[in-house]
Amino acid sequence: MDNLWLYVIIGLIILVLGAGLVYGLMRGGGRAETPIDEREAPRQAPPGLPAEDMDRSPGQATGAAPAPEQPGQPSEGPTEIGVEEIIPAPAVERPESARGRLQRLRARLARSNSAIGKGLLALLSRGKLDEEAWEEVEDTLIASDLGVEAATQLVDSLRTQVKVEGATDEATVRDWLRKDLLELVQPDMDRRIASSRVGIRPAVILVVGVNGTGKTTTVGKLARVLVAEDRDVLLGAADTFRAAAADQLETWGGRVGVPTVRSDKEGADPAAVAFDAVKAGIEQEVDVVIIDTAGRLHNKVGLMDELGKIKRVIEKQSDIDEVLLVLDATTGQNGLQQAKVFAEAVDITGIVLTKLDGTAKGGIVVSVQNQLGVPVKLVGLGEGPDDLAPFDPEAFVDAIVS
Ligand SMILES: Nc1nc2c(ncn2[C@@H]2O[C@H](COP(=O)(O)OP(=O)(O)OP(=O)(O)O)[C@@H](O)[C@H]2O)c(=O)[nH]1
Repeated sequence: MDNLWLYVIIGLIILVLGAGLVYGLMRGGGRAETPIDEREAPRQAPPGLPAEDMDRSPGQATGAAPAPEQPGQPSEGPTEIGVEEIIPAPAVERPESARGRLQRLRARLARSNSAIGKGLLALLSRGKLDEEAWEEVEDTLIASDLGVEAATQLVDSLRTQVKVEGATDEATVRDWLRKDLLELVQPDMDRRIASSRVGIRPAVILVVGVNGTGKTTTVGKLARVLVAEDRDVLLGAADTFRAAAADQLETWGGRVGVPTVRSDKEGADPAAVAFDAVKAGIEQEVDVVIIDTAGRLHNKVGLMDELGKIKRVIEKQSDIDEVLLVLDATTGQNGLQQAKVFAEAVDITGIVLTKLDGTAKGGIVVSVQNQLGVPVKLVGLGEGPDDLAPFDPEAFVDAIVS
């Protein structure tokens, strides 16, 4: 009997719950915004970084740059269907114009050149210059990586002027020094970077150099320089040796809306990536393709082979218009030796001297140009994204002597 009552009570409870459920469904019928919102969400997915990114407009970035917060988004939550899920394209930065960058970075340059600048001026304007003093002047110049030949040339010229004019006041000496240094830096060299379309194809820039000199960073910074000059740029991550290099490059490009062609396979054939990048550049009608390479090769033969192959494979589709050698200014004469090996493997058309902010040996500009016979076209003066400047001989010399 007890069991019978129990069954009756359970039955009644089920009946009451069922009725409540039916009533609730009838009241809520036809108003299902929240579930629709949830279904809409996948269609509003953020722009990702897949290969089809290559077709995107310049306003959309490839890279890993994080999506910024939505401006003006009401904090109290969604009011319309789908609004909450719309994720804006990552903000594209407007890089600083290349013009006048060296002026902005002048203080860093002056620091790096204090050995030649302040040291030398102090020596020269100390009045009577005897043989010992001139030797000291020459030593100061050599210590600044100017190179023995250039240092001797400069000292000879200054000695002659002091002898002829007989004056050694600071302003006069400063003028002489400025003039002689400028001559050594060879202001007439063509320092333009090939970055305009050649007929129906983009300009192709290959960036080479020993690992750690700042190649990847330089490619990223150069992309910014060119974007600031309204060039349509595409990057090729042919440094397949270091897995993070392609990510690093993609992030640099993404910040300024520049796409990166890369391989997802670590250790992929760099020549194949370079080929794909140039192909994409031609198809997308960009102005310039910049290709980053690895420099981690242990011997000259290996280096020649790899760079030679990259060059040959690119040339199946396009000439290479610019080969930039990235050189770390802090490595001084050692770096120069390495640079010569690269110059034998490929025809270098320009030098990028990085980390000039971290050395007191600015004279390397002169010696690298003299020894490789190609101009320094860009200088790196810090780790900031816009700390790469077109090399301007006048501004460089002014920073030394003033
Ligand atoms: N202070 C200073 N640091 C720089 C400059 N250029 C590059 N660097 C730094 O140098 C380091 C190496 O730069 P990367 O671009 O990774 O060098 P990499 O040659 O591509 O190296 P691998 O990919 O290993 O071949 C980074 O920490 C950069 O921020 C510069 O002009 N000044």
